[in-house]
Amino acid sequence: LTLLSQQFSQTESWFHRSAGLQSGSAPHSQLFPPAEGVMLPPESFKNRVVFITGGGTGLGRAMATVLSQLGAQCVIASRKLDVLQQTAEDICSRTGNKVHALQCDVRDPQAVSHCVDQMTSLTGLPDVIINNAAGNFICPSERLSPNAWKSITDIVLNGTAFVTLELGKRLIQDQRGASFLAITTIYAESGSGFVAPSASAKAGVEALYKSLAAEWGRYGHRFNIIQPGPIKTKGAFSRLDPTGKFEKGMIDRIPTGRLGTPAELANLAAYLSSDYASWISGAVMRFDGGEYVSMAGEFNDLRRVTPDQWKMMEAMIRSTKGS
Ligand SMILES: CCCCCCCCC/C=C\C=C\C(=O)SCCNC(=O)CCNC(=O)[C@H](O)C(C)(C)COP(=O)(O)OP(=O)(O)OC[C@H]1O[C@@H](n2cnc3c(N)ncnc32)[C@H](O)[C@@H]1OP(=O)(O)O
Ligand SMILES: NC(=O)C1=CN([C@@H]2O[C@H](COP(=O)(O)OP(=O)(O)OC[C@H]3O[C@@H](n4cnc5c(N)ncnc54)[C@H](OP(=O)(O)O)[C@@H]3O)[C@@H](O)[C@H]2O)C=CC1
Repeated sequence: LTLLSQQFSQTESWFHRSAGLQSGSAPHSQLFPPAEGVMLPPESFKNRVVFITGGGTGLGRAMATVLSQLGAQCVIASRKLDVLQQTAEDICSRTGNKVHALQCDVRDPQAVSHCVDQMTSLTGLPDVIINNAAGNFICPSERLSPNAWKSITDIVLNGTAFVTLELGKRLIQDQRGASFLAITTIYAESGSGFVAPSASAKAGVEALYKSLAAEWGRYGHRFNIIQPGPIKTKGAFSRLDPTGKFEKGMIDRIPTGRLGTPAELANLAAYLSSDYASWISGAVMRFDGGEYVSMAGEFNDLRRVTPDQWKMMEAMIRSTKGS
């Protein structure tokens, strides 16, 4: 076994060196280059208002950028007003479209209601709502205090519910349709050790969105979910891979050999929020380069077996004939 594992790691590092790759992607990732341009036609979101929680950083910022490039007037909301304002300025100077920054702690239903009041006077109610704000950290579950549990589930599940209900009720009152999108994660489906509060809360978000897709279609509301796999953002990686040691193992199990990019996620979010997707509701879109199925299949580690090793094993298996 030791010999085999030495062989595997030598082969692996040879592949990396010969492909002249930066650490962080596998040679075959060259077959899956990320397209960074904006996918939808220009002005797909002209005269549309988009509300994005957690829009000041990471994936929220990427989605705000692409939607603004497509003509939307964006409202980004989270706790840190200075971060939001800087992002709003950066995006607006790039796209020429207005981006508004509103302070809002989604855990507080009154703050959410106040934020929606402010948005209503600035832009009117939104056509697109993206629930992206989240909190997470890795921690053995036996070390979690009640407040640690609450800090994550309040942001992810209650925050999404408060934003969705507040906006949904007002849109229904005004007889206006809208697209709601929630950003969850692949382990919302499987559960995951060491992030139990996040897994539980994201699963709750998915149940909420599927429920409302069924219930509020009659009001012109669509509800969809994107489950991203790993995409390098400061917010996620500083809390989930604080030493930087887990990244390589993660890439090794992703069939496309690389992490996702914020721009790829933003294009998918824009599509699902657009009129091109008006028949898509209640959908759960896994967006992970194949990582989920790769982790689930019993025999998938056999990818590491070399042709010579297969020859040997095949001979062993064939030799059992008649036994
Ligand atoms: C295999 C490696 C993989 C690496 C990459 C994987 C990529 C795939 C990722 C998949 C899913 C990702 C999901 C995400 O959501 S990523 C986004 C992450 N972004 C954020 O978390 C941003 C916002 N986060 C925060 O503001 C804080 O981190 C927060 C702790 C979630 C909330 O802040 P705040 O309200 O200020 O909370 P407190 O600091 O007061 O803490 C509350 C409570 O929690 C306890 N606590 C805090 N940190 C820890 C910790 N690391 N371990 C244990 N407990 C912690 C804290 O002590 C408080 O409890 P108590 O009052 O009892 O002491
Ligand atoms: N990056 C990844 O690999 C993956 C990310 N995801 C999901 O993508 C989304 C974005 O994550 P990512 O961009 O990586 O991480 P970030 O940490 O950059 O984004 C989280 C955002 O949530 C906001 N936020 C946190 N708490 C609150 C609160 N109480 N009220 C309002 N806003 C809040 C933060 O802003 P502020 O601090 O100003 O409040 C921040 O902008 C999350 O839903 C995450 O679960 C899912 C799978 C993989």
